[in-house]
Amino acid sequence: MLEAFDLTKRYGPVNALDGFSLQVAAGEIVGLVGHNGAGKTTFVEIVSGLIRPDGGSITIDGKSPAAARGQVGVTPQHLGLYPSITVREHLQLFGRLAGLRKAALASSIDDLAVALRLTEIMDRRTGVLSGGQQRRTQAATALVHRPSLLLLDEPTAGADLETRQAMLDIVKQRAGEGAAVVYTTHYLPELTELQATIAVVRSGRIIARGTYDELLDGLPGEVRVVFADEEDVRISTTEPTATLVELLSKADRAVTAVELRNASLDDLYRSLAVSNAS
Ligand SMILES: Nc1ncnc2c1ncn2[C@@H]1O[C@H](COP(=O)(O)OP(=O)(O)OP(=O)(O)O)[C@@H](O)[C@H]1O
Repeated sequence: MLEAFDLTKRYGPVNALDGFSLQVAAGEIVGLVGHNGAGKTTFVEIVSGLIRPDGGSITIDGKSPAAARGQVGVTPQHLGLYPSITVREHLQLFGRLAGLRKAALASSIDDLAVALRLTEIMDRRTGVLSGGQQRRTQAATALVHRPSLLLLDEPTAGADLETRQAMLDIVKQRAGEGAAVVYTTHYLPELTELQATIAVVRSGRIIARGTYDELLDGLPGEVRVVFADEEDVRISTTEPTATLVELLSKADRAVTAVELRNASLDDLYRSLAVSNAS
């Protein structure tokens, strides 16, 4: 569905993309993760046709991003709503721009109002909405024309639990109906819930791709034990529970706190940084 090969994009001295390749099939959710400045948004902007790459190739269903614009739904990282028009007017505008007929548009708006909990705020101007309500409205504008490719750039940034869950549910539903999804986030549990494959971006290219288990299995987590005399012991281990049990059985002083941490995204970045340097 989405095929990007060897994309490059420079901003002066910065290589925002440097040999970035990614393929996403229909019905697949790919989670793009990486540190700030890794190149995720630049990739999303290229796919959505907002900027052009300096090199490489990209097609959506065999077409250029400009030609495929009507098939793509985008939630940009920074909210881009018109403050003086209502939620309903936004959805009507985006739906009509994508060529939806009256009846199809009305039924799509009704569905989204329920799925994204917009019913109560449908006729309010977006300028007066809370951050989470604006996020849900923004997502609805990306979904209203039932795009076959969804580009969601940190769609849950700053969102509360209800907004986050509504967003995850509808992304899963659309992927289940066959949409290809690119989902950028700094929050790994969302990708586990979405059953996404994870693509790790570093310095403008994908350096690893796989399921959560494939990427994190075997990476060490951490055990932390704080003793009554305030000594704070931290051990990096692939077997946190067994290590904790052993530490406690050998402890010769009172323990005031214990903490178990499984491998996280940061551990993954660190391990990839080491393996890429060597
Ligand atoms: N319009 C621009 N002009 C100059 N530099 C830019 C521009 N857009 C992006 N960059 C630079 O390109 C690099 C990649 O930025 P990008 O926004 O794609 O990263 P990101 O992975 O999305 O980061 P974040 O997680 O912070 O959103 C960064 O060094 C950024 O400063």
